[in-house]
Amino acid sequence: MEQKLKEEEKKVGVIETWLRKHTLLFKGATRHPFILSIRDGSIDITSFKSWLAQDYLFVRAFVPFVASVLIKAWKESDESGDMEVILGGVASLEDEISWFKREASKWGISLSEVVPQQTNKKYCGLLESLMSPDVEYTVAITAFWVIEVVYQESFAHCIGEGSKTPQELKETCERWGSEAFAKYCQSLQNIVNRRLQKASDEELKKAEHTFLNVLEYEVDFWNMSRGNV
Ligand SMILES: Cc1ncc(CN)c(N)n1
Repeated sequence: MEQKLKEEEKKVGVIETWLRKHTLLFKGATRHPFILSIRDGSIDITSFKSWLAQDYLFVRAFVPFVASVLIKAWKESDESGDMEVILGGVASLEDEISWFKREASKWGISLSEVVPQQTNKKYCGLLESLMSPDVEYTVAITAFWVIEVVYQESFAHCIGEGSKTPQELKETCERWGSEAFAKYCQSLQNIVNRRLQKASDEELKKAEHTFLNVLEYEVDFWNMSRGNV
């Protein structure tokens, strides 16, 4: 039976299997009330501003994490193309940080005065723990992919058919909901699926645990932005 399941996983890809197994949690992270309120236009702008300020701090912590994944790819990857995909991610983060600064000034937020909330600190702590050289490339790239795909799936929903997203939030949604960002997430997903296919049972277990951990932290991050810490 166990063997049969493994064969099935090989055909559809491990990620597809996880997404089927953990649909509820994945939906919780990508169809959170915060996102649904952007899509239906009922968003409380205080929540949006809180998210923006906290996410700026998160992204600053995300940069060294992505750099650590790049180092792991250089040391451990079986495919040289992985480095280019990750390097593209590092490069786009410079633009993302500039965007946060512009957007914050538009909303009258002084980023230098933003204090990280406990939930944000915990999530940044998870990123830091994943930067350890003891964490395998396969596990780290899995975390990287799921962190990106949650935003891609969430914000794409806000610009999808029938959305009533307020005009002033559309640029935010386009940043992560665009076709280009979806393609980049797909490249990451291809790397993850390839790595998981070759992974040991222990590595697979660790990667699945990290996948679930990230989803839980993403739900907490949305909750925090709505003031439900
Ligand atoms: C909390 C969070 N998760 C994901 C992303 C997308 N890089 C983000 N900016 N912030």
